[in-house]
Amino acid sequence: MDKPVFLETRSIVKRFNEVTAVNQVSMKIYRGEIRGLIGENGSGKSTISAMISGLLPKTEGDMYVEGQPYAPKDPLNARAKKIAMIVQETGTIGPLSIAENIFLGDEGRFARNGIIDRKLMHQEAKKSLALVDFGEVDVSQPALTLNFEQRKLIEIARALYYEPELFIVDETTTALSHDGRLLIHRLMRKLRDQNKAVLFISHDLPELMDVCDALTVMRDGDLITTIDRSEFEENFIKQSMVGRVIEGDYYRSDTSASRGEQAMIRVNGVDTSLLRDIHFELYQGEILGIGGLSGSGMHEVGKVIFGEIKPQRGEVIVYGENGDGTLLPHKVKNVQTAIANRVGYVSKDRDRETLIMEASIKENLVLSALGKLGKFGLIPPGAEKKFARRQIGELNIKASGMNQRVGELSGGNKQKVSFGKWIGNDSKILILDSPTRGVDVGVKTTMYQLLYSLKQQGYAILIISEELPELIGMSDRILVMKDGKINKEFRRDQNLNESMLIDYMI
Ligand SMILES: Nc1ncnc2c1ncn2[C@@H]1O[C@H](COP(=O)(O)OP(=O)(O)OP(=O)(O)O)[C@@H](O)[C@H]1O
Repeated sequence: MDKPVFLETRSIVKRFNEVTAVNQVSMKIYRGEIRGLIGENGSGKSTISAMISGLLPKTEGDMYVEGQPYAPKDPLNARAKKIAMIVQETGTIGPLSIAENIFLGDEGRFARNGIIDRKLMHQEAKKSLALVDFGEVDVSQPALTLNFEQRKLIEIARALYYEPELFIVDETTTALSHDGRLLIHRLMRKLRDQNKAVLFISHDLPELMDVCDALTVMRDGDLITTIDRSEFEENFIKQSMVGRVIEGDYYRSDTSASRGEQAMIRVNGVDTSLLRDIHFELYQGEILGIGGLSGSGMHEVGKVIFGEIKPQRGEVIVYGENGDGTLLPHKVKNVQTAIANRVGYVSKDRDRETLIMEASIKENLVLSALGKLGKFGLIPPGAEKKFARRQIGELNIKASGMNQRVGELSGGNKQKVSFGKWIGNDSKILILDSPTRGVDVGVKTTMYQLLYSLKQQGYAILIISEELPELIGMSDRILVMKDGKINKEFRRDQNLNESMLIDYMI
């Protein structure tokens, strides 16, 4: 390749105590290319990018930017070398204003005689938001008033404002709606065409193959190979990732809808600030999918069922088991009533809502299963460990052990913990918002198989997802939402395809 090298790593290593997350990786990232980075959960992708972007110090090895030694102490240092990264989890600080978030750590640029010129800061914030087509917004309002996707856009705007020469996108597109993804693709291509370098981490192989000029494959901390666009071949890339041939079907293979007679959830005429007159039932043994664009309200539906958002009108009824095995209706008043009636909820924003980062994998897994493990308030010794060990094995959670802090896990492995937390306890109703976000192909297959077997055991499962193939592949019925309402209902046996759904989303 005759393009100039922008960044080079030579035998770079990162160890966390006994775990070698990145092992002797030497790679070159060129100007004028979008380089993809792919590998199973925990293969070291985020760790490499964290070293390049100054978030983590390296253990061994060297890095060079345009041939000069490069050892960033922190992200501001990396930014001074024109390297910026946007990460998988949200990197905005809720109580700070949008403008303050954009210029975090660099407010000094607006200081006039020791006082921050807010007007100028707000003007520049608007300029930066225009780079990501944000639309009209009051930049003095706190970031916590924004939704997940908008907060992601703030981070992207922040990175682009400083005109990076190397732009690193770590597993961000899976958190975005269809439009948000296309926007990032456009931004990456624009930077590439301006002869800048882009490093793009994703689990979405078709997306990587579409956008990238070359793909570097990681496995267990090792760089396995770098494949040029002209040699992209899906099966070969998958094989290099997992080190074996991947076979078998991804989704369930039956084409007819099925479910039990008993409704487990009834949503009766719910209105919230976003939702309008939502009515539906979720039945025993049913997988119900909800799809829509961001802003359609689909994520809010999950929160209402789980009791996190109180409807302004209408109610959610859940059928919880009475001591003798019969089912009785209960109104969901808050999260406690939802959990007491065996509703489990995997949130899209797992760091904020689902997991305790400071607690261990075992503690997180066991938390919602305490009722199941304990008898008369006592938990037999060993039961917690046994339970945690089983979940870790079943979901193939990559960690140094069950006592490792969840905050230290790779993104996909965090998602496995939040999934494992609910399926392992007695929840018979699962509300899963974007359940496979950031999860690699191997685990996706396991999760889909698991969901299908839970359905067959009579679990009632609601999947809220931006991924249409996932909805079509797994659901008995699909509700398509638009502007806070249910716009259309489809059944599995209607021979569904993506464009049929999209027609009712836009
Ligand atoms: N702060 C930390 N302390 C201990 N171990 C860590 C820490 N950060 C990462 N690891 C470990 O390093 C390994 C590589 O993690 P990394 O986040 O780089 O993986 P990844 O390829 O980005 O995964 P994913 O696709 O799930 O995001 C994992 O085994 C992870 O548990």
